[in-house]
Amino acid sequence: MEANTGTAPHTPSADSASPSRALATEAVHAGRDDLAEMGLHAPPIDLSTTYPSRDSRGEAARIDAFAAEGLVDDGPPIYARLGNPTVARFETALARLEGTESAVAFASGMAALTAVLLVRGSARLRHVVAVRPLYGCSDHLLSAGLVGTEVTWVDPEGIADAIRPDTGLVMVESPANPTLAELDLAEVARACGTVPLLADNTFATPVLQRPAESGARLVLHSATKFLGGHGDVLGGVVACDEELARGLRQVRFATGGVLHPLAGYLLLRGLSTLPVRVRAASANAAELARRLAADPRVERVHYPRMGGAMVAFEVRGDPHGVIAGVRLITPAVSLGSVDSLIQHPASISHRVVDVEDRRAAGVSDRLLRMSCGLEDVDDLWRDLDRALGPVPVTIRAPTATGTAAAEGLRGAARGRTAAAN
Ligand code: MET
Repeated sequence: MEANTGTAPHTPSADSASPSRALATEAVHAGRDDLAEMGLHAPPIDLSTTYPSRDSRGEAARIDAFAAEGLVDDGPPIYARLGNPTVARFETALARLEGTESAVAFASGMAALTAVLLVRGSARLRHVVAVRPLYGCSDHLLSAGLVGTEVTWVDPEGIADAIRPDTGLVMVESPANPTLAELDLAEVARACGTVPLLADNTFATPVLQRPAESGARLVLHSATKFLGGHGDVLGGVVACDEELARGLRQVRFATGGVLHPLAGYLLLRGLSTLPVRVRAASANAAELARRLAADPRVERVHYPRMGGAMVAFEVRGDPHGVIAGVRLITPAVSLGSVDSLIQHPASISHRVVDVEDRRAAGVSDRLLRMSCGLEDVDDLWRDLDRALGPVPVTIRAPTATGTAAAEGLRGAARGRTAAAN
C-alpha cells in the first residue's frame, strides 16, 4: 500500500527541483526519490479505487480545483479517476526523462492522443495540421474526425502555410511508424509558430531524442512499447508543460481513460532499464540493417540516422511469406519488447489508413517492420535469412534508397548508432 505521507508522490513534478542528473541516473531514480525516507526500496503499489476522508468540505474544494483546473495538491487523490500515487511516480519519472515539467498517463497511447485532441477542441481549436506517416490508428483518429477534429495533411515544408486561426495542434512522428522517416523537429517547431507541436516519440524514446528540447510542447508515447519494454503492459503518456498537463488531467478525469496502477508500476520498472535496452537493441538493429542492405532478396532498407531498435525493409518477394517463415522472431504487431517482433504494416498497423494515402506516405505493400530485441544478432539473422527464402539467381543487388535510409545504413555499416555515441 502506498502511504500518503505528505511527500506528494502523486504530484507529477514532485522532484523536478532536484539538480540535473544524467539520463541513466534519472532512469533508475526518478519517481523514487522519497522511497528511502519512507523506509522502502521497491515502489509501493496503491490499488485503491477510493480514499477515505472525514473532511467533506476539504474534498469539495479539492474536487473543484481538479475539475476546473486540473490542479493536484499534496493530499490523497479522493478517487482513482483523479489520480493514483503509483501512476504518478511513472509520470514524474517520464517527465524527468523527457525534460518536461509534467507528464500525464493514460490507459493507452490512443487514449493519450484523444485527450490532447479533446483539450485543444474544447478551446475551439479543432483544426490539426499533420505530417504522414503517423502510426495507422493516429492517422485514422485524425482522418475520421472521430473526436470532432479536422485535419490537413501536409509535407513538413507546408506546415506554416497550413496553419489557420483555429489550428490547435501540429502533429508529427519521428522516426515515423512504420517508414522510420526522420524530421528536423527544431525546424518543424519553428514552422508551428505559436501552435503547439506534438511529437510522437514512441520509436526514439528519450534515450535517443528529447523533442521538448527542440521545441515540441507535447511529447507522446505509446508506453506499451519501449517504456514498458516487456510486452506485458498497455499504456500511454504525454510529457508537456504544467499548463497543458492541467487540461489533460481534466479530460482524463471527465472521460476516464486512466492508467491502471499495476501498469504504472510496470512502466516505472521498465524505465529503469530503458537506456540499456534501447542501446543493446539498437546495436542489433543496426547490424541487421547492414546485413539486409547487402542482401539481394531485399529491395530497400530503412534505418534512422539516429539509430534505434526499429528497422523496416521492402522485400522483392512475398512479404507474407517472411511473416509465415520466422520462428525465433515473433510474427506480431507492436514493438519495443525484449524479444524481436515483425509485422506487415499494410496488413496490420496501417490497415486502417486509406490504401492510396498509405502508399503515398511510403508504406508500400512489400514493407515489413521489425522491432529488434535483445537476442543474439546471429540467431536473429539466421531466422530472417531462412524466412526470406531462397536467393533467386537472376535478381539485382540491393540498394538503400531515401536519404535517411542511405545515411542510416552508412552509419550502421560503420557500426555506429546514436545510441552508442
Ligand atoms: C493495433 S496495430 C498497432 C499497434 C502498435 N501501435 C504498432 O504500431 O505496432
